[in-house]
Amino acid sequence: MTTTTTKAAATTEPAARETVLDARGVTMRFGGLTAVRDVNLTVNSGEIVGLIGPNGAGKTTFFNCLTGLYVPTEGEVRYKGQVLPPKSFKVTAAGIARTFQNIRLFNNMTVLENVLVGRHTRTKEGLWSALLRGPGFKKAEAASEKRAMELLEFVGLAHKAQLLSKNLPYGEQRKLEIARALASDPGLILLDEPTAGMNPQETRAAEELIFAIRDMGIAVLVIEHDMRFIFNLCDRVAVLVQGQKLIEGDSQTVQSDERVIAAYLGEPIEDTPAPKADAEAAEAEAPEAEAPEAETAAPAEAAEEAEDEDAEDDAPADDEAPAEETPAEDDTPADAADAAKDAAPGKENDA
Ligand SMILES: Nc1ncnc2c1ncn2[C@@H]1O[C@H](COP(=O)(O)OP(=O)(O)OP(=O)(O)O)[C@@H](O)[C@H]1O
Repeated sequence: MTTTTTKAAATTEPAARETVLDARGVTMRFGGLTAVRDVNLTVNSGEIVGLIGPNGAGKTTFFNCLTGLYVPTEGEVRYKGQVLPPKSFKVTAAGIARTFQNIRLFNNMTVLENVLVGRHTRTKEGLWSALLRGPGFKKAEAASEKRAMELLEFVGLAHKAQLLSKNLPYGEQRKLEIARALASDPGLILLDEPTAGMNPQETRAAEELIFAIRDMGIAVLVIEHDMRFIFNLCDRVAVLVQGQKLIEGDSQTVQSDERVIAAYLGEPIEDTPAPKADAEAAEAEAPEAEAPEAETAAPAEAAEEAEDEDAEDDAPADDEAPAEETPAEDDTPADAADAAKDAAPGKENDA
C-alpha cells in the first residue's frame, strides 16, 4: 500500500451524504445480561466511524447484531434505507462486509482462493454451470480472479497470491481478511480490531489502507482499542460503556470528555487533562491486544465451504464460541438454533 491519502481528503468532498447504516434502538440480551442496550448509530457515505469502549462494553455483540450473526432482541438495522434480514449471507449480499476480531481465514487455501471465497456473493453462476465448467462459468471465474488480484494489489499482497494463507505473517493475514471482505463489493465495511497484534509500523500502514478504502467510496465502521489510531482515523467516534452509548462526537470532543476517561480509568476524574494526555491515558488503560494467532480451525473441506452461502461465518473463532452464542438460525446447527431462540428471542426483521 503506497497511498498518501489522509483524513483531510474526506473533508474536501461534497457534503451530500447518504445514510449507509442506520441502527435504531438495538438491544441484545443474553438471558439476564443486557450486552447492548438501545444503541442508535448511523454511518454515512464517505465516513469512517469508530466504536470504542472498555472490555466487555458490547462492541463485538453490536457488530454481530449489525451483520446478522445475532438477531437483536429489540431494534432494527437498515442499510441504505432497507431493513436488513438477520441472516449473515443476506447482510453480505446487501452490501455490508466485515472482518473479525480473531482472524478467520481458510488456512489451507491460497491467498488468492481466500479472496475468491469472499467474491462468491457477487457471482451468479449456479451449481450446474460450475460442474460443467461451461463458457459462462469460465468467463465469470476469470472476472472473479481478475477482481481478486486487483484487491490483493490494493492491500499489497498480489505477490503472495499463490502462498497458503497460513504462511503469511500476522499483519498480512489481517490485510488478507480485509481484501476478502472487499471482494463482496461492500458499501460499508465493519472492521473488528484491525490492528490487534500489529506493530506500530503495521498499524500506520493499516491506517493508510483504511483511508484508501474510504476513498474508494466504502464507508467504514471500526472497533479498536488503540486510541491514537482511532482518534487520528475517525470522523466520528461513539463510545459504548456497559452496552450503552455514552457519547458520540468528533475525536476532540470524545477524547476530552470526562465520562469517557472515567470509563477507561474506572474512577472519577477531577481535572480534565489535555486531550493528548487523555488519549495516552486511555491507551495505557486499554486492554491488551488479542494474541496474534490465526484461526486454526478452518474447515477440512474448504472447497465445500466456499460453495456454502455462510462459509465465512461458519469458520469458527475463539471469541465467538458457538456453545455460548445465540446466533441467527442459519448460522448454527439445529440444536444451537433452538438454544438461540430460547436465550435470545430477538425479533425477526423483515427484508
Ligand atoms: N454469546 C454470549 N452469551 C452470553 N454473554 C455474551 C455472549 N457474547 C457476549 N457476551 C457478553 O456480553 C458482554 C459484551 O461482550 P462483547 O464481546 O460484545 O464486548 P466487547 O466490547 O466487544 O469486548 P472486547 O473489547 O473485550 O472485545 C460481555 O459481558 C460478554 O461476556
